[in-house]
Amino acid sequence: MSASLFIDKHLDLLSKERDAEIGRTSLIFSKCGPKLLEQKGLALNGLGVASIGVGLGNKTLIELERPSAYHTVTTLPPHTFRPGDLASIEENHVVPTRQSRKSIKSTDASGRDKTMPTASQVSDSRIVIAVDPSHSDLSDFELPERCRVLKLANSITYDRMEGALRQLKGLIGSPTLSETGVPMRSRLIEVLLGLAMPSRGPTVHSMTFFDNSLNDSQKTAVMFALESVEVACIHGPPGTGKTHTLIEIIRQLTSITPVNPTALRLLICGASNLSVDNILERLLALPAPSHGPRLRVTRIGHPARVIAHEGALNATLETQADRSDQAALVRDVKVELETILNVLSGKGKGAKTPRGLERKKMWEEVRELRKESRRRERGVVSTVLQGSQVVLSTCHSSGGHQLHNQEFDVVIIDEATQALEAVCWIPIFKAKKLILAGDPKQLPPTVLSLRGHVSLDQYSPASNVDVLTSTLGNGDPLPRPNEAPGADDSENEPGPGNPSGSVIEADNVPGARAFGSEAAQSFCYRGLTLPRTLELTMFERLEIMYGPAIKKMLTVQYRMHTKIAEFPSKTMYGSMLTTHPSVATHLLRQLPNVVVSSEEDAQEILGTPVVFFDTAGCEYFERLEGDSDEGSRCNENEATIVKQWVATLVAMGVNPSQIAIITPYQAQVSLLTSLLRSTHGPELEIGTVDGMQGREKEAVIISLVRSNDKREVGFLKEERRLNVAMTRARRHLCVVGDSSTVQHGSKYLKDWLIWLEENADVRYAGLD
Ligand SMILES: Nc1ncnc2c1ncn2[C@@H]1O[C@H](COP(=O)(O)OP(=O)(O)OP(=O)(O)O)[C@@H](O)[C@H]1O
Repeated sequence: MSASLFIDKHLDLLSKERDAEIGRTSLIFSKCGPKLLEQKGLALNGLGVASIGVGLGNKTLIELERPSAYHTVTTLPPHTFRPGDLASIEENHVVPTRQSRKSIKSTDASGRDKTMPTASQVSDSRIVIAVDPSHSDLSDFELPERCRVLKLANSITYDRMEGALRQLKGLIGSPTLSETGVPMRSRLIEVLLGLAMPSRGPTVHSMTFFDNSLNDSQKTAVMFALESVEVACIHGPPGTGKTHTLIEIIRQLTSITPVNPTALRLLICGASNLSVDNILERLLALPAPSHGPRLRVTRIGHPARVIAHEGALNATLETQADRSDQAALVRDVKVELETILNVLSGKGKGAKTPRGLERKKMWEEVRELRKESRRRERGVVSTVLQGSQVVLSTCHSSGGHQLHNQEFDVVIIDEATQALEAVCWIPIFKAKKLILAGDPKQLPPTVLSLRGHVSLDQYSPASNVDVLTSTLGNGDPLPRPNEAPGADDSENEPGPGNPSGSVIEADNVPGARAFGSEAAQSFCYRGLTLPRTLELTMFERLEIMYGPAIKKMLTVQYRMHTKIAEFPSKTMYGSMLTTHPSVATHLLRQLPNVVVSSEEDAQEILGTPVVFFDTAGCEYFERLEGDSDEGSRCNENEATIVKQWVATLVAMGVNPSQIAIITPYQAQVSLLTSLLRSTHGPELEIGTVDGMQGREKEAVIISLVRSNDKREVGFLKEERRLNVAMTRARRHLCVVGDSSTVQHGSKYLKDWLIWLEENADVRYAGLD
């Protein structure tokens, strides 16, 4: 059966991805000693326990610091720990021994331990590690005087994704109706797997919008989302107000109106905490309704991961639970628990660490108190959640225990084109209707296993750094399948913008003949797509499966000068993307902070939307950092041109915070940072494309780096990556690159260079 074939294929790809992640982590750990790991930001050595507390979910919170007895500087060295990262605590031997005396660790090689310690709070000088009370190592632990914390591969996400797919498989394998005639799986699930056709409710001919400033394409998308019974996709190209539109959809669905007779309960998810918080902030900023209560909103997720905005923090489940009437009862138990735990770990006031029978008795007491605390806490959490009409969380966190058994009418997934399909299934089980928002023409989710089998030989020390940095969100992107040597682009494109799937023909799909109700006429069923890689997102797959009728595209962009938007609109959005008049002609010269010293400067620099420094013929060749082909690349001469252009803009009053430099290569980021940071400070943003998705700047400079005799362009070929890079600029886009190399990369690159030659202010790139 094709649906189960589809799930099996997904499970297989997911298991390869898990292996790639675990392989990479263990590779790094096997190759590096503690000192090197600390230098790489993956370990914090020489820590001592500052205190022990109890947090939400009864987790034991171990607060670690750099004791002044061992360190002259007590602030933590630069590291990559973020709240939510998995960690292990182990003894820090001054002289390395074969094995630590005791460690509380997250996972073994199979990565299946479900009670993993996580970093829960990170500040300049302290890190708090949360350990689940059921963690086996915690039942009677003695924390060593000097510890180290190691960052580990996260396998909870994989467990949840696999769990969701297995649940799905179980539902597909069971009969449609139970013995008592109750449907075993929702219509939504059937539609998503091509077992039933999507349907539409009554056509919405007119309606009242909360936000009257919505443009026509946004209004159409809102109506479409309301009409769709099971699933609707909202395609939001850069700067088209995707979030704006989602907010209106949320307001409509949660209110009683002529087109929405019942106020619905919503689960709002995003691929990242950032996207969830973006929606949360905008919901909290809405004016109070003229009648009726304010929308009750709860954010699931650790407060440390939620943006530090007071309103947002107040919306977290933790804060709300803490402020509820029942919270005092939980607190009493926790205080008692903390006191005993501190005594047990030798941190208790004055008292000696108990031993023997006394110690055993105290642990029994801890167990009882934990049980009691858990019971009371569950009550508080469930009261808060039952009272929330809108719950927000990442897709991954929606699979946590807090939302266990919680049901919703609609789940909305923002940034759905950056989320693996499997992670989307985690919240989907909780709702009857799904709204996906995203842009399949921007970066897909990062998939490690595309690199193939992970082996020790494959990674040189230099490439370790790159691979590592890419996970940390600031490294070179990994090659996509159609960038592999000899990859055939046409073979990788079975559907609209999709590089990674093959379609199971409709005729082969059991049940396909049953399709075709009148309501579904506008959908054409094209078969279920079998993914070749995990890059194929659910959004794209649905578009391939049901055709364009499954989505509505937002077509007016509010970011870029018309000239900047012209090429992306033509090549990526079928010339459908238009520019709102409010930004169509905006230029740097109109910024209040710029200084127009001469009309010539104003015209040539501040009045030019697109500049192209072509280095063809200058012999500004790229350089490979590291000693293998896996290394990252940089281009020193290009970096000098970028430096000069930034200096020119800043001299004219453009603020460094209004400028971003984007380059596909991490080595170029490092080079540019070393050249520019000291002069322009941290406000000048310098990064890879991945870090800039979803963001914008008044002026953007793109350094293409590639310049070589072999005309190799590497992952510059990836259209979606370039599309993101060139659509970040509001008023000014400057491209620095070697046309003689870059134009040979792909048709898209060639077209872009032709477009730049014809439309940009092309400048001589030679340096004096
Ligand atoms: N109907 C509208 N009228 C005026 N401004 C709008 C409208 N819709 C969106 N905007 C503006 O466009 C900008 C982008 O909007 P928003 O952040 O909602 O877009 P997005 O599509 O989520 O962004 P991204 O490109 O980062 O995904 C914002 O400054 C927003 O105020």
